[in-house]
Order: sequence, then structure tokens, then C-alpha cells
Amino acid sequence: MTTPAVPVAPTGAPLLQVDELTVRFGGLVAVNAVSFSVAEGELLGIIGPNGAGKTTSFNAVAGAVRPTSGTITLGETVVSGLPPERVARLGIARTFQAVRLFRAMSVAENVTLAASTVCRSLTAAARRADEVAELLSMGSLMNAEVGALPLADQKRVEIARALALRPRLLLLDEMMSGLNQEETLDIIGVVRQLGAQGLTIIVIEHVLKVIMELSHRVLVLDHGALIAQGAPREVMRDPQVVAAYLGPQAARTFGEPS
Ligand SMILES: Nc1ncnc2c1ncn2[C@@H]1O[C@H](COP(=O)(O)OP(=O)(O)OP(=O)(O)O)[C@@H](O)[C@H]1O
Repeated sequence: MTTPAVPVAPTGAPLLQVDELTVRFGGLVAVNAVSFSVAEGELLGIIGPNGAGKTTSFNAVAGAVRPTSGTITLGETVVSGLPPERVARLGIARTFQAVRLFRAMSVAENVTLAASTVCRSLTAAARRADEVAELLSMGSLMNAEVGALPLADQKRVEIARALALRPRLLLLDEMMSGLNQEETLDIIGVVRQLGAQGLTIIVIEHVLKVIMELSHRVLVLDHGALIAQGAPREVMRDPQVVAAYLGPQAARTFGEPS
């Protein structure tokens, strides 16, 4: 991989605002009074140890988990507490840590099915699937059966399904897990391309190099709490982040000025 350039953060109006988000599962506080915002066109990375509350935060933003308290606003619309289909129609799309595709169906069918949740007719959904295929340069994959594809291509299909919804905000949950270095670079390229087109994106990722290469800004969660946020290199040098997550070796690798 190349030495990460430091992307310049957009300073647009916030698209997503999360205020004092708390999610409890019985006695467990998975997310504890977390507040952050994401600017229009920003690429935000979320890191933290296993069980820190990253996916639960995503689930709350996407409507898959009901917040115990707190407010999530997309643009002018409060989305916290709405069901996932409503949230998706309002413009928040997500991928999953483990791919969730219809393996016996073709790529085209998978993407068209996703598009059909926002399109008025099957014809319009199929047209949207073709647009997304072109955007992601995956026209040659469209007739392939999903289950027969390598994992990297399945991840591309996951992104395609999310994009089929014409999202304003895209949530990518550990897209790189299980991929080799070449495949990781390939998916980084896809995410970069989407970011360059102005799409607002939040990425959860354990591969720090990916976070460094993609993110304008990084949030760090630990035990459900937001312990740091800021420019990637600053965050990687933060003593609390080093102690809770990175360890000194990674801090040296990623916290050095480029
Ligand atoms: N549906 C659930 N019911 C009960 N506990 C849950 C549920 N979902 C998550 N948790 C717990 O909430 C905490 C936060 O989990 P979460 O999956 O959000 O962490 P994470 O930061 O995404 O971790 P990882 O990096 O391992 O994916 C963990 O203790 C987890 O066991």
C-alpha cells in the first residue's frame, strides 16, 4: 500500500447529527451518550476495540436498533426510532460486516431487488441496477451467481446494493475483513471514488491503514464511549487511544507525521 495522504476534510453543513446516543441491551451499555456529526461529503472513520459499540452505533443510525435515548438527525429529519426501511428510504444505506446476499441469485437480481425498495417499478429498479453496475465498473459481473463469486466481488455487490438506494449517507461496516492486500486496495479504490463524487461515508474498520488512507476524520469508541475524535494522525497519537486500542507500535507507525 502507498503512504497515506492526508485527505482534506470538507467543512460543509452537517448531514448526520448524533446527539447523546445511548443503547442499552439489558444491563449492558453498548453505546454511552455518544455525540458526533458528519459533514456533507465527509468520509468519517470509526475505530475501537472489539465490543466498543461501533456496529451498535451503525445499527442505531440505520434504524436496526432502537436507541435507548438520544437523537439521530439526517439533514432536517429526526430518524432515531424509525424502522430500517424508512431510514433507508430517507437516505441512509449500509453494508454488513458479514455479507448478506442472496447467494443463489445473480448479481443483477440482488442489486435490482435492493433498488426496488426505492424505485416505483421493476423496470426502473433494473435501470438503477445498471447505473450502479456502471458506476462500480461491475457490468461483467451482473449475470454471475453471487455465491460463486470471490469474497472481494461479493463485497462489491454489497456496496452496489447499498448504492442502489441512492443514499445520502453510506455506512460501510468492516468491508476489508477477509480480504487480501490486493483486494483491500481494490475496495479502497471503490470507496475513494464514491467519496470523490461527494457521497458522505462512514467506515468502521479494524485495518488502520485503510482508515488512514480514507478518512478525513476519525472517531474512537471504547466501552461504548467516544474517547477521541479528530484528524487521523492526531488521533493515532492520542495517549488514551494508544492505551485503549492501538498499542505503542501502531501509534508509531500511524501517528508519525508524513
Ligand atoms: N443485540 C445485542 N444484544 C445484546 N448485546 C449486544 C447486542 N449487540 C451487541 N451487543 C453487545 O454490545 C457491545 C458492543 O457491541 P458492538 O458489536 O457494537 O461492538 P463493535 O465495536 O462493533 O465490536 P467488533 O469490532 O467486535 O465488531 C458488546 O458487548 C456486544 O456483545
